[in-house]
Amino acid sequence: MKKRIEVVAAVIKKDNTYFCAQRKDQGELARKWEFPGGKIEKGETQAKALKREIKEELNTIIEVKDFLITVNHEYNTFNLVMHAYECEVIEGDLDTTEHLDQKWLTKEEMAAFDFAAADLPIIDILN
Ligand SMILES: Nc1nc2c([nH]c(=O)n2[C@H]2C[C@H](O)[C@@H](COP(=O)(O)OP(=O)(O)OP(=O)(O)O)O2)c(=O)[nH]1
Repeated sequence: MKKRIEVVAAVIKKDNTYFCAQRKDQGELARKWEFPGGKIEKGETQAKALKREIKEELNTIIEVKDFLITVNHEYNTFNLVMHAYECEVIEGDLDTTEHLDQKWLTKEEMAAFDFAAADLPIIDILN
């Protein structure tokens, strides 16, 4: 049985662009682009986990707004369950320390970036 990982991801919009980040060069998803977030810890709600991850990774306080989608994706080394939420920056500049790169991208521009496979259904529903 593959390991099951449950994560939350923040879709942060500015004008018609979304905040996207590139993962570090390690693991099955090395260098892939994603929406920032991370694993839910025991006893945490999805919203609490997302606020904590964005504070830790991007030194920014967010408000978690509308639920967007839950994606189930089977990677080679694990099964992923990912819950995506629309989020708003309350305070901070989204300075990433945990990523190789970060960009504000329109939905159309995302097609030219190598996103994690599980993110494609999220990108699909952006408007
Ligand atoms: N945060 C986030 N993770 C994603 C996305 N798409 C996707 O497949 N993932 C996967 C990558 C990771 O395996 C997992 C998120 O875990 P993570 O970023 O907290 O942790 P990690 O694997 O770097 O591990 P660790 O730091 O806890 O050791 O979900 C996405 O858009 N955002």
